[in-house]
Amino acid sequence: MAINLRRPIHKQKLKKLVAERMAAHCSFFPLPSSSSLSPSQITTPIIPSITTTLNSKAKRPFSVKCFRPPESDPPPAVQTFWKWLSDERVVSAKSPAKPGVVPEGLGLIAQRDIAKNEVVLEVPKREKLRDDSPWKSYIDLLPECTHSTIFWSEQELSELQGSQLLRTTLGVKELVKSEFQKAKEEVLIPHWQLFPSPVTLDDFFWAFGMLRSRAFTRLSGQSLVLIPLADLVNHSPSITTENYAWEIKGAGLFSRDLLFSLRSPVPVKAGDQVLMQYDLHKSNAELALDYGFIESQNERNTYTLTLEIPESDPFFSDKLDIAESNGMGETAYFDITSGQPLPPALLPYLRLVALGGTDAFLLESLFRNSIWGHLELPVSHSNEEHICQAVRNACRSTLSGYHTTTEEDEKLKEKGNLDPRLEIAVGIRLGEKKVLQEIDEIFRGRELELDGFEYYQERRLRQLGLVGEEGEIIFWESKRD
Ligand SMILES: C[S@@+](CC[C@H](N)C(=O)[O-])C[C@H]1O[C@@H](n2cnc3c(N)ncnc32)[C@H](O)[C@@H]1O
Repeated sequence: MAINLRRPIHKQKLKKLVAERMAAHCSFFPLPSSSSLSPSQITTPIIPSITTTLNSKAKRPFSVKCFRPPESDPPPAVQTFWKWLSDERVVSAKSPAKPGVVPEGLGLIAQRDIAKNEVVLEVPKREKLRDDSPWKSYIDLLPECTHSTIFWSEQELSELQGSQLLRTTLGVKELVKSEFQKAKEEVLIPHWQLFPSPVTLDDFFWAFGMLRSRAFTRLSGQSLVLIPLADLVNHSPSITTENYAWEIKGAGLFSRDLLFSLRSPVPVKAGDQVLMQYDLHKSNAELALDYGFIESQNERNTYTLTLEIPESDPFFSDKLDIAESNGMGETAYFDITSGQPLPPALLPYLRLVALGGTDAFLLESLFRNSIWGHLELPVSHSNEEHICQAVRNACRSTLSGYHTTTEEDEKLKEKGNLDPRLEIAVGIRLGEKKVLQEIDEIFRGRELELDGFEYYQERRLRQLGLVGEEGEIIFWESKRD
């Protein structure tokens, strides 16, 4: 059995990942895992609206780069945006929070003390962009990029050499490129008169990056919505409440209008920033890809093991049938998190993939209803040894693909003062290597226990009462006098 942890992520998985990323902003409304929106389904209503204004990007009066330097007065673009929000009656002078420059770029600053659960802002919900609507003030305020790995240069990406995040990033970039090609053929070229100046691949990447880092999803029937002002709220690792702090609600008893309402999950002092938890369940790789930052918490470090039943396996169709009857398929993905137990289906799936030789009788249809139960426990010494070796070889070979050692990364981290993207790369490298070392350690432990496990044959004999106290096989009952 060969496990190749470095192979590119499966296209279907990648498509799903991109769709989910596109739809799963700050995961304020995370999609159910069964959701399978395709990127084109999601982008269609949004991209054309944005691309019409994209062309003004080059002329942004307030050149924001990725992060704005702190300034005492809000920059003119922020003031224009605030005035626009007031003119549009989105906010009033009494609004408890106002946009301002913060270390994360722009953020929401409390104008007075805010109590826990107090509404911070309410934005009228707009069904569609009005043609005459001055959205330019909003577009002007958006950063030119984030530190998401999709915006990294080749040199910056080389710091991720050997990592799973590098492969995912390259896969996502390929998919965005092909979506752009489709948008060009199906929208941009046939409707060229709607686009006063050319929309480039860079513009498309920018729009993709903005959506994935700031669009809200699953707002009463809408798949993806950008909500100006609300999308200025930054993430805090120390807020760990899982309660959603936002909702769509009616504007009042006698009003048919809807409001997007954001509550502060914690009390905030006047002058401090209003922050929230984007998603407790995202891994560091997902945070880096979606938003361009990572956290130091160990639980954010994950590695996805991809296992596959090879088509060349002589028992391919039986194994596939068994996998499918248990909710899995030819390929299975297991997210392994640092410090957490292995996902429960990992060992049975590994044993299934490795099943062969004298254990192959378990694949017979007679066992079809009970096979998964058998796979949840060690099947045979050789099967268990095989999976331990395969996983350990895969871990070791993957670990050798990084261009730095754990010690070198630790040193860099300790030294501090790193460029933000290098800091992300070092954190990701370290996190992935840590998980791989932990997986290797778990299977090393299992290898040492191989002689102590009870395997299928012994279990069966025991269940049939054919094993004595000392573990000896009883061939016949001794005659009692
Ligand atoms: C929803 S927007 C928040 C507003 C954003 N700061 C701005 O200037 O427009 C999400 C983006 O803010 C930045 N951000 C939010 N929380 C952050 C944090 N804790 N650390 C670093 N960057 C953060 C990231 O660039 C992220 O992609």
